[in-house]
Amino acid sequence: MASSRVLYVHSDDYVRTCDSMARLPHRASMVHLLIKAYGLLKFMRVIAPRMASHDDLAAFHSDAYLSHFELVSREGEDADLPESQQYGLGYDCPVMEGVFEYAAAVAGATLTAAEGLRNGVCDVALNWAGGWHHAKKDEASGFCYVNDVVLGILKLREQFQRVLYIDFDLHHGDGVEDAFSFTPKVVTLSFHKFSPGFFPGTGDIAEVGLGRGRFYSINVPLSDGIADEKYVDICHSVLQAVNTTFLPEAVVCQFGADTLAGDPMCSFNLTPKGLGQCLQIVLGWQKPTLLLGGGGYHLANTARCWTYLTALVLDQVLASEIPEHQFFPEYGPDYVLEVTPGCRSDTNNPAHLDQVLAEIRENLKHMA
Ligand SMILES: CC1(C)CN(C2CCCC2)C(=O)N1c1ccccc1/C=C/C(=O)NO
Ligand SMILES: [Zn+2]
Repeated sequence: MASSRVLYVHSDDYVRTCDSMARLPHRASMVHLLIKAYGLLKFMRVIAPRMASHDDLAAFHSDAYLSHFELVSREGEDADLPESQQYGLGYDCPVMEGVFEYAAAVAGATLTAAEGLRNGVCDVALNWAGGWHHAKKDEASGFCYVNDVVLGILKLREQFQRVLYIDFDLHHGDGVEDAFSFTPKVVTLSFHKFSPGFFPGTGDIAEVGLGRGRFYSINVPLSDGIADEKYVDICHSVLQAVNTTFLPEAVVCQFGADTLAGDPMCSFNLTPKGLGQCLQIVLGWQKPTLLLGGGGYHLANTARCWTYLTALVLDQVLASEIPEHQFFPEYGPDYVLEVTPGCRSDTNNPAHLDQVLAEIRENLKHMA
């Protein structure tokens, strides 16, 4: 990738705001400082994010939700206000003081990245602190308060007729799928763990979209233990089929890293190399591409993964040795960039994966 054509959305304020999210202590700093320590910033156009305005957020979210969310965030009120519950606030989506400003900062960063692509300023735009794919129009969900992914796609749709969304997170990208389930202008494609009782519970292969959007939602349900080879294989098959059928003009990828070996979700057994092969397929299409983060709860592995993917975009090869920097101690005991796959068995049987692929190919025939 011609380096100046890569936009990296960052400011120290933005990282500090993202770091403040207690559930992911310092993850934003760890990601940025590892990218910086590997000397990758000089290959990118670094741009400070703008804050999303109320109107920006209202492009997707309801006024009722936004004003309630802003109120409880300002008051720092514990969210057992009766209406908080109906808006998904509390429990999985705790209301820390200033959480609204955090959500507006992340949404603004994803919009800043999307605007760079929409205006032709860059070919690839990165916001690793974005990717909060569960948030609904009027409800927070799964630790996602504002759906920055939907806002980014809507921004790209101002310029591009057809946008392909690809969700590589362990969890089904339900909020994004819901937002675009009735339209053929956006294909949502999600690879995720689908298992009884596993959050959010949606994303079965039979979910294909509704009305004029029927067959434009694609779900690839997977089981525990899948490793790079099988994952890349099914991704490659589905991605190529979707690209040649839908012919997207722009692509948005959510690279939630909770699929990695060593993640506390303890579900898939991927490594950054496997996700990198999936990214290479998308980059090979040479279409305006927005890359976002998402889940990822082994903080050092998440930083390793998104740094590795950033280097892939820049055609830079990284040394295995983690460079000295503030968070170096977090990368023990090996202090290397590579993530070693675990030895858990793969519960995905090949015949079932072939069946999943066959059904998706069949559905694609109905895509006009
Ligand atoms: C609260 C966090 C987000 C963290 N977490 C674990 C990770 C390791 C220790 C806690 C969860 O299971 N979470 C959730 C709780 C309820 C509903 C959803 C999620 C995660 C969603 C997700 O990752 N989407 O892509
Ligand atoms: Zn996730």
